[in-house]
Amino acid sequence: MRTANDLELFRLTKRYGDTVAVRDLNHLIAAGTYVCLLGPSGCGKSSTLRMIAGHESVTEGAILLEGVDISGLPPAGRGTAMMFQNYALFPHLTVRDNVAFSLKMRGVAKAKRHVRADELLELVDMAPYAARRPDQLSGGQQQRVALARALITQPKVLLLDEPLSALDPFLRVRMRVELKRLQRELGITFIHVTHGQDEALALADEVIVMNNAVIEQSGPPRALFNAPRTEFVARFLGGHNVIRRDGRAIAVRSDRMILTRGAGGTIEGAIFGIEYQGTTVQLVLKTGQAQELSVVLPERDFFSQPLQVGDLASVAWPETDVHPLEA
Ligand SMILES: Nc1ncnc2c1ncn2[C@@H]1O[C@H](COP(=O)(O)OP(=O)(O)OP(=O)(O)O)[C@@H](O)[C@H]1O
Repeated sequence: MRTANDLELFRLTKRYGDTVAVRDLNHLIAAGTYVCLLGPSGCGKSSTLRMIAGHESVTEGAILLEGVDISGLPPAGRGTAMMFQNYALFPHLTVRDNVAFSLKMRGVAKAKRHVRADELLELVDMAPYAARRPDQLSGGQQQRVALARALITQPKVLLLDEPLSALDPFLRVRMRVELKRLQRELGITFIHVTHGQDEALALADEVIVMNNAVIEQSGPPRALFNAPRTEFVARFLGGHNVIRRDGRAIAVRSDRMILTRGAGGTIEGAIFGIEYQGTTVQLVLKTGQAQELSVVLPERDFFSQPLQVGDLASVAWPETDVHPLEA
């Protein structure tokens, strides 16, 4: 439902010389939503985020927050805040002073800004580290400080540019949970740029898939995963096979494929790859038409009758799991 607090991108366009980085984007982001901007390298995600933040000028169109056109305002006057990929902490300042920095720029007295910085450090579980310098912190801790620093101005919209990409996979999953918790607690809009499908599906209330400077599809993660509109979205989200049938493309989820040992299914082929994934096993079948189809089986099903690379197998799928794709 549209409310007065939404963020609206209206005919938003960004050109760098001849390159169109963002083309005529129209989108309404409901207040308090966790949005992930997802897409391959160069599709225009960062340009969109930087235009919202005010770090990049808008070539055409407008950005409206709470009904006000903020496109021409300086970054600090927009009601948005940005957390950068490399955290951009000041190495010579303590954690507390890093967090309090933007209040200092706004002329807030030292005692007051330190009280506020300590509250924010509490929020991100970093209170005991207030007197340290950034180089005395782990990557995950630096990230929490960067978050606290971005949140101290009480933004209505927090912009996060690949916030988890510098972390190791274990920490990335932990911080994912923290980000989501924080967003729920604060109730503000988060716009998180990522090229990780898992990350977007795990975090977002709404995923916006971009491709070639435009929005290819947007919606709740489950709606997107179960009904990709185009071949690009199906392939980019992963976990789907794109199959040509009667001159049209259809998508079938890899975990909905039915595998038969030997011949007998709709499409026959040879097992080309087997990947053990813990709870599941992923098989790649190479068909006569050199098409590769993936099948995901529960671990127990696979090992009840294991297959080897080179074995003959065939696949079929229930008609109810066929999802037609737009051309
Ligand atoms: N400052 C710039 N000058 C010229 N071209 C640029 C500039 N910044 C981005 N571009 C171009 O605009 C397009 C979109 O870039 P953008 O950084 O928004 O994509 P992205 O989806 O965020 O990519 P990545 O995931 O690699 O960061 C690309 O073709 C890029 O080369």
